[in-house]
Amino acid sequence: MRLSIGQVHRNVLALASSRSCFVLGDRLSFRMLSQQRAAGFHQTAWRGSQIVQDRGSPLTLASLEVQSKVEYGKKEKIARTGGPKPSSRGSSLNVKPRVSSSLSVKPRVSSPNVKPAKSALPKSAGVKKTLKVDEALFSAKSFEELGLTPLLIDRLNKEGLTAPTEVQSAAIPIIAQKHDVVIQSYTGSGKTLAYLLPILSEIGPLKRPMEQDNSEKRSGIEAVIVAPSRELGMQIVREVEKILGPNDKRLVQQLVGGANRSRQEEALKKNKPIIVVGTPGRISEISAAGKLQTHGCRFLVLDEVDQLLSFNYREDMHRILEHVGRKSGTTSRDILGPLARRSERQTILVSATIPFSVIRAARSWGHDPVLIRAKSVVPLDSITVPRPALSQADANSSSPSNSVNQAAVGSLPPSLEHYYCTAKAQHKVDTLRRCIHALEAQTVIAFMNNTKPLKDVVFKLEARGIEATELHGDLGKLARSTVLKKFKDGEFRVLVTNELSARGLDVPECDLVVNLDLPTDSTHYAHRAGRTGRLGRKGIVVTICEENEAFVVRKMRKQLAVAIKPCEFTEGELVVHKEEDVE
Ligand SMILES: Nc1ncnc2c1ncn2[C@@H]1O[C@H](COP(=O)(O)OP(=O)(O)OP(=O)(O)O)[C@@H](O)[C@H]1O
Repeated sequence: MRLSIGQVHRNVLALASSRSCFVLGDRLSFRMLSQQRAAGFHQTAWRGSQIVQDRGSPLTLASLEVQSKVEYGKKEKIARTGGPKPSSRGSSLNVKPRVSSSLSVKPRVSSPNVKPAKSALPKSAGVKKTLKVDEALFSAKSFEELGLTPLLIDRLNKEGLTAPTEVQSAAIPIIAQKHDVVIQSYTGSGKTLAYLLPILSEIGPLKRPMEQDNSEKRSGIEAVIVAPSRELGMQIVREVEKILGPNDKRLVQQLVGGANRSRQEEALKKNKPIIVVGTPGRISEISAAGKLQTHGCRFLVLDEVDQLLSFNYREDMHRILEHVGRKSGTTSRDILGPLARRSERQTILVSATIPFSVIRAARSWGHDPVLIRAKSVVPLDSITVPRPALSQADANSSSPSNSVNQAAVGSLPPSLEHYYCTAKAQHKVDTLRRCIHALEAQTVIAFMNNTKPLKDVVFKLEARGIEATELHGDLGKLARSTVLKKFKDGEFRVLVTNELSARGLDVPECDLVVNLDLPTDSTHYAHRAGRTGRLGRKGIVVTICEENEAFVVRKMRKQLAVAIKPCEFTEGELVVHKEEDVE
């Protein structure tokens, strides 16, 4: 049954906001639920202005030169026709938490220690200036209102995308104003299109007429998008191809590791792409070989920036940051008008988790960089960022691990539910099986820390009648994409994987994430957990740990400021415990 958002609202709203919605799970189709959830997610975008800690003299978006762009998009109002495309694969989680009989516990037990997340900003990052955000920015109901071109909007509509998410509403006008930006918004909130759409408004066949007039003056690569893994890189390529459409998809070229390098170089020569998307190693390799000219590049995007700036990628990222867009590639200010105030690349840094180190880096590379979150826009200069720890005394407040943990606050979608249960190492797979059955999960991603044990878990699940497959970096390129495709197509119920799949991977149908090994820290927890509950959908995260590890989960719970409730799976049901009974 297909219902319009309006119908769903009238018929389901009351149910969906209550627990009874879950009990009715088998009667309400997943499509209805996901539409309603997604509609709710979109609607929150239109709630009006946000004031970020009103402590000083107000700044408005106009002072960030955004106003003109908002007005550009205001010309005609077009009613929203729907939310995101519903999941093609039906699934519904059967969450009927039973309360352990010895305790008088309400189904939704929230720990007294756990406070709801207030802000995605690191806790100690004080905001000195107030930034009053223009109401119009967040009341955009359609892509038209954000000033995207009719050609681009047409392509979006063809792909079933009719309304921007919150973070897209915030980011598109600001990027169009040529600000360097850091985009921080929770997993699955649509950050990819938040940066792709303003870029495609300025380069390629869907760009603004004003940009079309000057197109002969530019040639070569105009945007470089860097992602930490091959899978994420390919996912972004497919997103760009989808928007460009079949006739122009050659204008984006993947430069990911593991693929044939000489073929990539040939494609660069033959297809003359305007956008390249790749992993740091491969991009810098081809660039060092003189086969990738990016000096005139206008956009540099670092997707999952906190990972890209980690030690592992240091040298490759250094080369990319030094070479991409370091010569004037833009048309002169006189021709493009006031918007064309830059002569160097525009840098866009993106992640659900932004530690202080990224804010520091953005300040040193950027021109008046701005932090964009779903409901606020803050000049980076106004954020107090602690200096890196120089002494033991400093370390308590600004150690790297502290910064990493603070980065994870607010990185999780509010639609997620989190649980943990304890099991001996040898019983974890059996607990996983019981968990899948109790929740009636259809599309499950199970995370482990190492590669070796993945196969064993797959084998044990298969032996218990659950179709499972493994995904890790040791598999060949072809095997990796085949596994992922089959999992997305529903051929396997469980994907057993390691950290490789923790970031960026978008499997909208995923309704359950299970940690079979504890994630390293709360940032890793957040990215793993974010593989479910995408775009306002419902999702459950279960951490199965050993008894003596439970304190780590409770610590992460505090750092993330989300309720991770103790539970067990018995007699085919999820039984939620009250915290005091397990401590
Ligand atoms: N405006 C929109 N309408 C409908 N669907 C959308 C819209 N924007 C994005 N999506 C879809 O939402 C899903 C999540 O988007 P995306 O992968 O960009 O999230 P993200 O914020 O980058 O997540 P992560 O932090 O995990 O990388 C994708 O399937 C994407 O196609």
